Amino acid sequence: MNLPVQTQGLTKRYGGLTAVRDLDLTVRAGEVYGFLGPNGAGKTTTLRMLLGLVRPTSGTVRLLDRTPGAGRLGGVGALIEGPAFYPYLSGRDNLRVLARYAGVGADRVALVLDLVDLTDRAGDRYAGYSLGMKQRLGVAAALLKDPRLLILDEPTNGLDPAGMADMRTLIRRLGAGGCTVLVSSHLLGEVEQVCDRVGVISRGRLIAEGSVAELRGAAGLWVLADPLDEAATRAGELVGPERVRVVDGGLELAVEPERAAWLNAELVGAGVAVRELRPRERDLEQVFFDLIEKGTVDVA
Ligand SMILES: Nc1ncnc2c1ncn2[C@@H]1O[C@H](COP(=O)(O)OP(=O)(O)OP(=O)(O)O)[C@@H](O)[C@H]1O
Repeated sequence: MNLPVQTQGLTKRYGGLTAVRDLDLTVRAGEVYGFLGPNGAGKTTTLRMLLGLVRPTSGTVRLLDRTPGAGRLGGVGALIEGPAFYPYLSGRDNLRVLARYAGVGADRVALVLDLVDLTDRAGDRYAGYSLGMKQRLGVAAALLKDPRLLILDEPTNGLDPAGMADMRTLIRRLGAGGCTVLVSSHLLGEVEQVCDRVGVISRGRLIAEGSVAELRGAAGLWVLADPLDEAATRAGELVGPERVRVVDGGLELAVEPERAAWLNAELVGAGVAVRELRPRERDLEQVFFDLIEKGTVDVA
């Protein structure tokens, strides 16, 4: 079984609003998959359909090779809404209660507390936990049944930078441990550091999917030179006009950064004054923004 999550044509309509439209999503075994999109894009609705909490209007879901439904989520752990814990019980006792309900041995409690780095504070009352600790306890609860697939909906929402970093570390650790993780976020910077692949959803549609490097697209060179039109013409002759774009008063060249010294020498030799020439990495936030605004990614 190589695809722990597989949807086909998954669609959810609420009256006249299509929250999720014709979504084909695949998550591969052992990967950390980032499900990315702005608020209201349809992430939570999708995750709820995966878990059988919301009935799709049309389309199909396969989760660990089964159709989700009541009592059919063995092997899956999820943190969708903020988990409900007893405020006056300790983190450990909260997990003990859940473990008993789930028919899980008490030994798992210590293990999952350790996994989420809460052992030191496990005896403290839940009410006194920081938001980050509460989220990590939520992940611990989702891990109680030793799932093969973990689904986390915006686990870093509302966390401070330290809390976000802790959550990233945790997700990375879980992924490295062989668990398949599907994690949603509206922050590209959050998922790019932990995810093997990313799917971008906008207005209910999956508009891009791939590794972060694929989404970012090819690297290139950025050149500031005078006169600019002369520089553009000469650069076009050197590398091909289709690889040259005039943007914001400079040139974007879709060529390998290793050609910088050669290009510089050629441009200067042609009488062009080169003020700046540096490798250009596409700004991921800009890629994300372009994707969401235009529904396309312009890969150089
Ligand atoms: N039960 C519901 N009834 C009607 N509309 C809903 C319902 N649940 C979600 N929606 C709408 O569906 C769209 C997608 O919402 P969803 O919560 O899935 O997005 P999201 O990407 O998870 O965003 P957020 O990060 O803000 O939760 C939104 O326009 C939302 O208002």
